[in-house]
Amino acid sequence: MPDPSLSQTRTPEEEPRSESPASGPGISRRRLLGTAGATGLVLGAAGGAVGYAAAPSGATPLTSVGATKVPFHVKHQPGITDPLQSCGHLLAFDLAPGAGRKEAAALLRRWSDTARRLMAGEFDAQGDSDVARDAGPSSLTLTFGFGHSFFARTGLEKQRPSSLDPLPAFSSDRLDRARSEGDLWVQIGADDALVAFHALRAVQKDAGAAARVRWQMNGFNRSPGATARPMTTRNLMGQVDGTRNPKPDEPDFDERIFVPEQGEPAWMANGSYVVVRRIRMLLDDWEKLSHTEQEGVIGRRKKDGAPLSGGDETTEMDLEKTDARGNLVVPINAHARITRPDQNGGAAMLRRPFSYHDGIDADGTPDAGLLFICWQADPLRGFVPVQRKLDRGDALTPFVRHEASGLFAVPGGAAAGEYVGQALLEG
Ligand SMILES: C=CC1=C(C)c2cc3[nH]c(cc4nc(cc5[nH]c(cc1n2)c(C)c5CCC(=O)O)C(CCC(=O)O)=C4C)c(C)c3C=C
Ligand SMILES: [Fe+2]
Repeated sequence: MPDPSLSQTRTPEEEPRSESPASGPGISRRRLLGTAGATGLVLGAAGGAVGYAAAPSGATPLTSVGATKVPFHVKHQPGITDPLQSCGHLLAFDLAPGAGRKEAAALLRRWSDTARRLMAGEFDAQGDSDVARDAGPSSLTLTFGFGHSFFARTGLEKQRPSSLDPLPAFSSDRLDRARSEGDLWVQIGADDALVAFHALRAVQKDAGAAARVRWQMNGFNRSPGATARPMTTRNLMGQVDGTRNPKPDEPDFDERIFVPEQGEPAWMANGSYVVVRRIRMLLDDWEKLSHTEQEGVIGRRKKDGAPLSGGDETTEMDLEKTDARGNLVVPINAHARITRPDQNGGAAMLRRPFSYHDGIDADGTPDAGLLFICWQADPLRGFVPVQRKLDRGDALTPFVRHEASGLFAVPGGAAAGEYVGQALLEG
């Protein structure tokens, strides 16, 4: 039976008509996709070789999202100060038994070459899986780091920075050791899920017999273009999250986030330390709070991220402001109050998280939250003092649970012709 919807007139907001032989003139692609099941049957019955989801023959050029490229050979590795991408994969690898420094060096060389190629949008026409073939690089970034255990496995203990010493235990930790730490860490980010997956497979294949995946976590952020204007992203609690991140144009940004050029150890010049925490959000409990209660937990308005003391998202928070009863407008234990650098001896970090959702547990609770990723020149002057403070009384703590943790040394960017970590592995 013919699909009755095909005879309807097109609305003005529909895409230009497709010239595809499958659809015939006058039938838009959106119309075809919107009536997918029935149309597919009709086309199939008519003996057409093309399925209902076939693309129109008039190729659509790459959008600015697809065409955006991030350079690989830069001073600081990509994926640290670049804008948040909509898809992320985090992987930790352990070196295989018997693999040491030589195998690790060869692996980092392979990974760096893959990262350079894929970030530039280059594909190996022969050996490629074609998963990302039609897409541009879509802001793909790959970032590589070394965990504490890497150095003993490769006989490089003397090169291990003290900043990689294990993080202290915190009271909200419920850590799954199997999903924590690791010899090597890879962060993949892209604004297209297929591009990100393609890079993930390449990284996994490059590992070959040298290293095995220890854990993998997948995350997401808002898609570029989803909001009417560029905005700070929201997390799964619905809060505007990222407002008060240090900005690259601030005079102390580099000092806070990166190991200096002349810093120690020398192989970490221009590098950074990343703390990765899988933080589950107890959403059923959180969503029982009223909007006003939720705002008190953070100290900022949900609607626009403005401080409860007034103004808009970027207005400085007035920590002293009181209401008619003399109560602080921004509660004393509000998360955005107690995490501030000026409340923590200057401790600062660059937060660059992904949200995650890994299904629903048997008891009906969502396995969802934040892949909290923060960057700093030294975790003892960034994450650690702030997390200690959160432990002592953060209004957000009852609604979150830290389920996995990792700390990795992320060297500076590779110069042209070199690979990430070369100064460590060949130094
Ligand atoms: C130890 C560091 C931090 C953890 C862990 C953490 C978890 C966490 N945070 C939110 C939501 C928000 N955080 C906000 C601000 C903020 N958070 C931290 C640190 C940690 N957060 C810092 C350093 C700051 C900035 C403080 C400042 O300089 O003012 C905000 C407010 C908006 C913003 O500035 O980004 C929100 C919202 C969640 C949901 C969470 C764990 C799941
Ligand atoms: Fe926070």
